[in-house]
Amino acid sequence: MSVPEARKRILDGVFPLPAEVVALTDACGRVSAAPVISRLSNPPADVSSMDGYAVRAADLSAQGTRLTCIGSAPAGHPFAGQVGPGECVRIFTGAVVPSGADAILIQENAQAEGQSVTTTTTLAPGTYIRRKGQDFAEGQDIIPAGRRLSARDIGLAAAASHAWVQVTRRPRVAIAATGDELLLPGSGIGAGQIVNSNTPMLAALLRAAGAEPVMLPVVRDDMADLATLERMVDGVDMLLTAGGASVGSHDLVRRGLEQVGLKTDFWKIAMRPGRPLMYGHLERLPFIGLPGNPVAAFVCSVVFVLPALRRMAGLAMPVMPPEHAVLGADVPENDRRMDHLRARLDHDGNGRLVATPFPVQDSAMLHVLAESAALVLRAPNAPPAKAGDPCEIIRIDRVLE
Ligand SMILES: Nc1nc2c(c(=O)[nH]1)N[C@H]1C(S)=C(S)[C@@H](COP(=O)(O)OP(=O)(O)OC[C@H]3O[C@@H](n4cnc5c(N)ncnc54)[C@H](O)[C@@H]3O)O[C@H]1N2
Ligand code: MOO
Repeated sequence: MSVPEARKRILDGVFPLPAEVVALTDACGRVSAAPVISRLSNPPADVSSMDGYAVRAADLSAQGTRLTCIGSAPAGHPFAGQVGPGECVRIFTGAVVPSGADAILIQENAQAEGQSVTTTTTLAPGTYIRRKGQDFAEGQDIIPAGRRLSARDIGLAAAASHAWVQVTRRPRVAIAATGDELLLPGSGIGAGQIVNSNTPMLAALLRAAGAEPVMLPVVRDDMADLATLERMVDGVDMLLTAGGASVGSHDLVRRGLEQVGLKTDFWKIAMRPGRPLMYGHLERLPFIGLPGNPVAAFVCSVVFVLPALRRMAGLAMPVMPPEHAVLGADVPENDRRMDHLRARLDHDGNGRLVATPFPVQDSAMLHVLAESAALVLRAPNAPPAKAGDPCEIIRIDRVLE
C-alpha cells in the first residue's frame, strides 16, 4: 500500500473531537470549534489617529486660520459638546472625535496661544480619523471555525471583547512502547537491554503538536501483557504502540491486540523508514502500530499521526502540502518504497532553502534525526537526482501547523 493510500485510510477512520470552552489566554495553538463573532465594532467610534486638534476641515484656509479651542478630548474622556464653526478641540491619539469635527490637525502644524490655535494647513475631511468599524464591525465573523489560533487571533478576539473561546478538545493519545529489552532513561543497562527513547520522544512530539500524550508502561513481547493494553485506554482518543510490528516471532503487537478485539485495517506499507506500520480499530478507538526503530516511529508519526491529530482537531486541511527546496547533495535512484531522507536545512547565497540528506540513513540513528530539520521526500521509483535539483520536503523542526 502506498503512503497516500495508507494516510487516506487513517484519516477516514478518525473524526473531529467535541468542543470545550477555554480562557482566551489559554487558547493560542488550539483550534477554533465555532466562528468567533465580534461583540463590538473596532474602533467602537470615530477616533483620532494623531495628537492635535479636532477641527472642521471647511474652516481651514491656506491664507491662515485662527480657531478657538473650546475643550480637550484625551483618550477615554470624550468631549461632550459640539465643535462649531471657527472652533476646535484639543485631542489625543485614540480619543473619540467630537461631534461637529471632521478632521484632525496635527499639533506639529498648529501654534497654540491660550485658547487660540492658528495654522496655515488645509485638510481633507476625514484626515487622521479612524472610522468606527474600519477594522471590523459588530456581528462580523472575524475568525472561522477550524483555525489553529495564533497570537494574532488572540489579539483579534480580545479586541472583539471575547474572554472565552470554543476550541476542540485536545486529542488524548496513549503511547505504549513494546519490547523485553526496554528500560527507563537513567537506568543501568544490562546485557541486551536498551533505553526506551520512543515513549518520551513521541510524547514530546504529540505535545508539541497540540495533543495530550498519555504515557503507558512498557509492554513486554508477550501475548498476555499485550492484552492488558485494552484495559489502559479508557478515555483516550487514539492508541499508539511502538515496536513489535515486524515479522519476527517476537513481533506480537498485531496478534496480541487482535485477541482483544483489534480489527486490523492494514499492515505493511511501501515506505522507508516504516514499512511495518499497522492501522486498525480497537472497538471505536483508532490504533496505529508504529515500528520500533525510533527514526521509523518518528517519521511515521509525522506522516500519519500528526495529520490524524489535525483531523481530530477539526482543521480543514489535515495533510500539509510539502514545501520546496533544492537538494544539497546527489541522491540515488529510489526503489518502490516512498523514502523520507533525514536532511539538514540551510539557505544558499540566493536565499534558496537547501536540503542536504545525511549520508547514512539508518532508521535507528537518533543523533542524525536530531540534527535533521526536514525529511526529503523521494517518490517510489524516483530517478537519481543531482545537487541543485528541486525537491519536496516535510519540515520536522516545527510541527504545530
Ligand atoms: N525479516 C525482516 N526483518 C525486519 C523487517 C522485515 O521486513 N523483515 N523490517 C525491518 C524494519 S523496516 C523495521 S522498521 C523493523 C521494525 O520492527 P518492529 O516494529 O518489530 O520493532 P522491534 O523489532 O520491536 O524493534 C526494532 C528496533 O528498535 C528498537 N526499539 C524498539 N522499541 C524501542 C524503544 N521504545 N526505544 C528505543 N528503541 C526501540 C529495538 O531494540 C530494535 O533495535 O523491523 C525490521 N526487521
Ligand atoms: O522501514 Mo524500517 O523503518 O527501515 O527501519
